[in-house]
Amino acid sequence: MSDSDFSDSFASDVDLFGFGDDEDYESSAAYSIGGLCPIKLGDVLGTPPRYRVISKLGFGSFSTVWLARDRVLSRTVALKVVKAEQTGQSRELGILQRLVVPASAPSKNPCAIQLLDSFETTSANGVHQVFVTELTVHLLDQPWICSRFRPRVTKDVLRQTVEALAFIHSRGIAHGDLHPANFGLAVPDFDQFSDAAIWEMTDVPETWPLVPTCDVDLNSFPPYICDAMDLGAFLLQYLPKAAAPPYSVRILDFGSAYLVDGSPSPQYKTPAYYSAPEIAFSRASLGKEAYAPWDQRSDIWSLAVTFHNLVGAQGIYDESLMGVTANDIPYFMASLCGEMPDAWRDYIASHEPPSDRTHEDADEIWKEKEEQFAAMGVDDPPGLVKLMRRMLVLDPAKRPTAAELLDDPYFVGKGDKD
Ligand SMILES: Nc1ncnc2c1ncn2[C@@H]1O[C@H](COP(=O)(O)OP(=O)(O)OP(=O)(O)O)[C@@H](O)[C@H]1O
Repeated sequence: MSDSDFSDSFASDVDLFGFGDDEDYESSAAYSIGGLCPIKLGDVLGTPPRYRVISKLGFGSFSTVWLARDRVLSRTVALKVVKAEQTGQSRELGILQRLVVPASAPSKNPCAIQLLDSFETTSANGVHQVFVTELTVHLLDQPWICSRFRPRVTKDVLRQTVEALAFIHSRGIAHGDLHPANFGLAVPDFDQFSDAAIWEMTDVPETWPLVPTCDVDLNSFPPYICDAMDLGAFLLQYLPKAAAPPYSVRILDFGSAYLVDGSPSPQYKTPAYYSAPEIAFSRASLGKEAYAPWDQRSDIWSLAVTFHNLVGAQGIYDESLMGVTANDIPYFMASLCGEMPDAWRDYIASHEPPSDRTHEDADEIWKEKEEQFAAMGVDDPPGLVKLMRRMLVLDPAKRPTAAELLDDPYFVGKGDKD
């Protein structure tokens, strides 16, 4: 069956279920052929049965993710269970395998989320790939999980994000979806909590009953959809040292990544805001489905934009503007970089300027950012501005590599020690 056959066969009518849908949960319509694996709390996955599902951690476009106990090694893990239509389609497994750092390796922070095991499980909806990984928590709050966990983002954390990128690049991987939610922290010492203790310490999860209104395969959906636990709040309350230095940063979500020495780059999925100019300009000028090749250099741009959010400053392009569209992004990129490539001039000239600042105002814009960083208590604002300007260069060939960035004065100069 082809991809499109699968998507066509997804139930799209939420009226299939009596109580409709709620945007805080995965779509109930995704529980159909080719879609999500019906899982309920207490299920034990694996052959032989090994991973007991304790709580839900979240969901994404392609998966549901669960907190589970590995009954063989008595440890707590995350299970990412992907839609059946994705099994065998995605490069994620091969990429995660390439990023495994053996426990015996000389004590090095692995930097990328660690794959502990993988297997396939079969449901009425098809065969689902399951990734067993270490548990991580988002570096920044995710509004939809209402986490109150927010570690202090310091120079050390920013350096670790660069180390992480240098690590995955050194393994021949381009990430293609770098933004704050795809950086996390390893969660130390979670194994100390038994299943019973976790259930006791978390609120009873809210559930949303799935009651079919017509004849559907009763095995294709779980009896309820449940709320994700607020892992951040849990850690703050019961494992506060997870929110305190030293941190161990991880890059997450390799669903868009590819091997640069292999096939051509896949379609770029990153939102326009974090996209590198080589993609943003193609999309703005040719349409949002336009294909533009991208590689590790595009990750460098996205990481610089991510820095801006990680240190707590919103809106790298212009905070005062509401309703900025993807078509405005090249204009803002030019003003941040202080450059106007010839190839961009006609496009920019044919659009209403979204701001009265132009590429000639770059120094002034960065001066204001430096002041903003200083007011927010960010470490070494002039150093951070210099570093970001090195990374935010329109021509990808002129951007430094992640390995070169590790020698940037911002990281080698005197900084905070946590
Ligand atoms: N290892 C983990 N530890 C804790 N929570 C996790 C872990 N992996 C994923 N999650 C939670 O599950 C959510 C969905 O995961 P992820 O983003 O990897 O899914 P996805 O299907 O690839 O989605 P998308 O591509 O839309 O981001 C995350 O936002 C996070 O809240």
